[in-house]
Amino acid sequence: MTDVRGRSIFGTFFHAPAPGALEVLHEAVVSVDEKGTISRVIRRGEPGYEPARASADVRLSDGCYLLPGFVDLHIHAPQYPQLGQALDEPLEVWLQKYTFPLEARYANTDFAQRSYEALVADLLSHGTTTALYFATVHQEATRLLVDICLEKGQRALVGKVVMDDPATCPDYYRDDSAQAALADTRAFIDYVRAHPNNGESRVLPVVTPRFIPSCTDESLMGLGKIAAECDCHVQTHCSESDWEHGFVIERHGVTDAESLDRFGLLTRRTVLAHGTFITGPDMDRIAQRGSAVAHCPLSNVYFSSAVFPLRAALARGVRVGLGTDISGGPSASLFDSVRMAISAARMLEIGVNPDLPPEGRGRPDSRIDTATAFHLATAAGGDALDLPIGQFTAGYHFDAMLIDTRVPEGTLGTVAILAESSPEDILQKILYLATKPNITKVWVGGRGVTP
Ligand SMILES: Nc1nc2[nH]cnc2c(=O)[nH]1
Repeated sequence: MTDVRGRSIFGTFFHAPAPGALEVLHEAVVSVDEKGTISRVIRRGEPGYEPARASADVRLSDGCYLLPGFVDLHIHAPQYPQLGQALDEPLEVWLQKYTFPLEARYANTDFAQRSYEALVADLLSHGTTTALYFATVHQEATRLLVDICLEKGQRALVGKVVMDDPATCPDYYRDDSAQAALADTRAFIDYVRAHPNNGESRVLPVVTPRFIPSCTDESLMGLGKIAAECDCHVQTHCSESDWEHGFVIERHGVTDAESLDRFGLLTRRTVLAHGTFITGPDMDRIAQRGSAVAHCPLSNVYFSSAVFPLRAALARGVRVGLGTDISGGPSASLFDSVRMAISAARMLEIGVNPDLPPEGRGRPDSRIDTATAFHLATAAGGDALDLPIGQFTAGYHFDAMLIDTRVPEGTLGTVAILAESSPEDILQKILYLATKPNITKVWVGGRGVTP
């Protein structure tokens, strides 16, 4: 079952096409066409079910379930070597002390090759079938990341990072000038679109101003124009921390969201990382433009000093998905982001200071349920990127992971289902307990991408 293109699969599938709405496709048949797109989903009792079940090419074993592949909406590929370290400093110190020196090493393409190969393999084995990557300022290394995603079969959106402001970026790691950054961005877009192995557009280019503090107005303006001319995705950081949010207000007199909008950088294809401090009017503006927020609940613990008001953003119509924010978030697994998204929202609601009375301790109506967190990591990520991914629906790519809940006892990945459990309970157990050994197969566009 390495390649399921042109085949049909009988088994139980979980997906969450809308927030809070888990759908269990119990003993259903999903057919995949020759291009790796889902052509038909037949539920029990629907017309044609019996013959489809009887003739299915693949049957899942007991204890095995299919989930949509995860969509990581915010990840810094070059920071993988420092995953799980250097988290004791505030954002502005962490960037200068650890992160810029590490990213500067990607001038060396041998280092980039080793690091990016290990990262993409690790993400795929954790069930991440699509990733929206920040790379580095370097043209060559960023092209290598594209080559590696295509070679390994991961769906990816990749950006050459722009950081050209000499006032905030170190001499050893920044674009030579705004003009050079813009020319490099155009050259990179051309490279991705003309790549001989990218006929299916599995990898897309992304216009990537790192964040307003690292860019000159000239580069921001130019990138807005490129995004419009080339009809590209855009990614950047937005109102992540007190320092960053305040920096932009001081420099431009308005919030990140408003400033990005003025530069033409808030589009239907824009993903704003973090957004922890976005205001109500920012949320309305972001929703109106159709842009999305990549909620990074793990990283926000270390660098935001506040919890992103997820429920408020969803209620105002903002599209939100989940990001690991490697290495601000110390895990390559979106399972950990799902768990932290639930915990963070619960803590926002209940509050955290035991000296305060319970009724004044938190922010009401902030918690999310498991199904919503699952939705954020799958269908909502696809929606944020405007790509047909993240659900088992006809017309969507078959990007999926197989969860085997019965991996041998004694390994870390035991999702012990010891008592009678409903399918909904089983999904909860998978979301809370699954680790890498439980993810026994991963597909992108119907092609197996793990050994
Ligand atoms: N978390 C995070 N925030 C940023 N803001 C600008 N650059 C970064 C980065 O690399 N990580």
